[in-house]
Amino acid sequence: MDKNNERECNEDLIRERRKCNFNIEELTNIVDGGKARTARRREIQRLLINDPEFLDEIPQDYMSHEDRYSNELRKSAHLMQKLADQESGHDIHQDIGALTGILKDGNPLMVHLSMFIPAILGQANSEQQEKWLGRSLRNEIIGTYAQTELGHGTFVRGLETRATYDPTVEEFVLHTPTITATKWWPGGLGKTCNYCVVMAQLYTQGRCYGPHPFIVQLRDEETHRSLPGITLGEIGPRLGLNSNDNGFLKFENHRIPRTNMLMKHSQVLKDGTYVKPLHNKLSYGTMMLVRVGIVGACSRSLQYAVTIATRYSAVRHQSEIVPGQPEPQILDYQTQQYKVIPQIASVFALIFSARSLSKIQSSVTAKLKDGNTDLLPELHSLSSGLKALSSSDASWGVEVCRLACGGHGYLASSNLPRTYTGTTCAITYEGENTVLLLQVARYLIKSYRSIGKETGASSVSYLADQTSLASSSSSFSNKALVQAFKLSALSLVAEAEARLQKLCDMGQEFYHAWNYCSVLLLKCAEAHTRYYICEKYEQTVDSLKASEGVKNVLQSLCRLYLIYHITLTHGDFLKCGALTPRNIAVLEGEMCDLLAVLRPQAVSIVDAFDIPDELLGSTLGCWDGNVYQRLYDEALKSPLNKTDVPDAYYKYLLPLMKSSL
Ligand SMILES: CC/C=C\C/C=C\C/C=C\CCCC(=O)SCCNC(=O)CCNC(=O)[C@H](O)C(C)(C)COP(=O)(O)OP(=O)(O)OC[C@H]1O[C@@H](n2cnc3c(N)ncnc32)[C@H](O)[C@@H]1OP(=O)(O)O
Ligand SMILES: Cc1cc2nc3c(=O)[nH]c(=O)nc-3n(C[C@H](O)[C@H](O)[C@H](O)COP(=O)(O)OP(=O)(O)OC[C@H]3O[C@@H](n4cnc5c(N)ncnc54)[C@H](O)[C@@H]3O)c2cc1C
Repeated sequence: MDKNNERECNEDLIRERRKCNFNIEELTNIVDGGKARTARRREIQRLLINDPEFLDEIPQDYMSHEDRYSNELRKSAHLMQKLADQESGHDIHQDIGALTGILKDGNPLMVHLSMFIPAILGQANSEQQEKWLGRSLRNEIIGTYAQTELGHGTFVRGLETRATYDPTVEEFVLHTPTITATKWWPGGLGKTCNYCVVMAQLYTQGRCYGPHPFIVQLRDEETHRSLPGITLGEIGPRLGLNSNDNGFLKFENHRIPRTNMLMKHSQVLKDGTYVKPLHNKLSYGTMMLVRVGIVGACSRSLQYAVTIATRYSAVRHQSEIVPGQPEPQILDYQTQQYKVIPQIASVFALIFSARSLSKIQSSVTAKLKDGNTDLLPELHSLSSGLKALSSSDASWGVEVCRLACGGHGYLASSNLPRTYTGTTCAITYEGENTVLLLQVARYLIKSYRSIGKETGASSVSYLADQTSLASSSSSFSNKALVQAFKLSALSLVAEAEARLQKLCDMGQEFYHAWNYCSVLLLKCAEAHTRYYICEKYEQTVDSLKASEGVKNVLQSLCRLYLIYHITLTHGDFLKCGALTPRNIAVLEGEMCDLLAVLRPQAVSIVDAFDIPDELLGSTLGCWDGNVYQRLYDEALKSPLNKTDVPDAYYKYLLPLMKSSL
């Protein structure tokens, strides 16, 4: 699509684009993280879009379960080959975001890239990396991360798969003792992988040392047949991601060499002596790494959905605002703006907090290299909280975008259903959100109770700021609104801590008191993480060196985000005195003004996300807005339309219709 050729474009979209009052390319650079990154992303995307190998012969929705897998594996393999091509010079691990949309519904090699290779990098010592890293980077071996079992996903300490050390032959014996110990879910495990990292309970010298990572060959490297002592398969259709082969795995006293235990952090010596790690949760490092990546991935899903919903809302006309007048664009309805525009604001909130989290992760990783684990709890808390809020915000945001597109949003060809199923899974995987938020709450209560002790953890330093509990600001600057979020979080933590303490004082064990307060604790964790996101949003926009137009747009979006979230949880702000009922009413009014201010820029802002039509894959969201023809053309691809009268008519309907004669 030639974006300069207005003749091919829907007239409403032409008019919307003419209203743009900021530099779109500049905003695109901010979304990408700089000009160079924009150029690189575009280059990769061009490389993919222009390659006919990535086209599907028929839409995936009409393929069988087997064909979907096979077709996606074909494209995934081609993608890996293409990006490994020395001439292109692209490092897939750096540019994973640029690939969004090229593979449609669960890439069978995704966990190889996002967890198996990172597990080797983060958990294997240098000799082990020498042995497996190069081979996995060159895709000579394909792996997954097999942790979850039928009986346990959340409670990692409850895993049942055993790795028992036998010092006589220097081997571990891997065994699945019960049906509930069967590994269940790992992406690519069913049919694709020939290796995996298995999390199993380590037994040596008669003692269990808890879950540890082991690298295990699953299939013969020549024949791809599963090895003796190993049972493998695929777990069947899911809500989404159905071109992946999520799998199951059982071990029958399967032996692996001692050196297959990933030994960067803890070791088992030849005689079976266990050497413990610097911090006993270092073996959970792969999960933490992926949680950080999920925040960015969620922002990309939301960019897709909101691009579709915004462009469609500009093209779609329905009903009337002024009786008797032509039907308006649905984007002119305030209720429609309230659906779509806060989701645009949310994209930037997620982008900026993902960047801030990545920076913290890099500095914690650097410290870990020097043996310093002090900031690991802070990173665990932040990555858990942001993974949870980004996945739930993005899932809800995508669903709102689908609803905003009415009936057509329910069609597969809108690409909203698949965007939704591909996003909501992140609420569950890599740590179910409620569980992760309770980890954040645990950290908050602990930090609150250790006020006065220097921990170096900056995200919770505000908990010591008791004076702010009393101060209610009457100012409405963005900074003042962020302060209100802080007050609300602090007050919830103080309330939860007091409630916990009261129950304990009444004689309850701490863990029962914890469970009894957990709805409130969840709110604390959400409020704390929301405060973090709001603070990063405000600081990033405030310090941004940008043209006036771009800065204005981002300031309005930031303000909308702050007010939107205050109105969603206004009870918490009222309860702690951070805002009065009158303040809330004023802010609600201002939110509507902001929707009106941002409305004329909405199409241009989503244009700045710069998602090529070929990757957006949506009849409703294309650049040119030619929605109705595309919907019609896609419908014609239905196999039912190959004949006027389907066979099923003769088999079932005709006998029914004639049976009463
Ligand atoms: C680039 C990638 C981009 C996108 C990715 C896209 C696609 C990827 C596709 C699919 C991926 C899906 C893969 C998976 O789902 S893999 C399986 C993931 N499973 C989980 O996440 C399980 C969740 N459960 C846990 O993590 C843990 O069980 C737990 C809930 C954290 C509890 O652990 P437990 O050992 O029982 O600990 P506690 O007793 O609760 O706490 C003790 C103590 O330890 C602290 N802690 C816990 N975890 C960590 C950690 N990781 N780091 C540092 N500290 C940790 C905890 O806070 C507590 O501290 P105290 O000081 O309070 O004692
Ligand atoms: C698409 C997809 C891909 C996946 N890929 C992989 C993979 O590659 N590798 C892998 O190992 N796993 C994978 N998983 C598994 C995933 O990590 C687990 O499903 C996830 O960790 C949740 O665990 P669970 O299924 O046991 O849920 P459960 O823990 O049984 O959760 C069920 C309910 O119990 C609640 N609950 C559980 N514990 C607590 C608690 N302590 N406090 C309060 N409430 C609690 C939860 O909040 C939830 O409401 C994948 C899952 C999905 C959906």
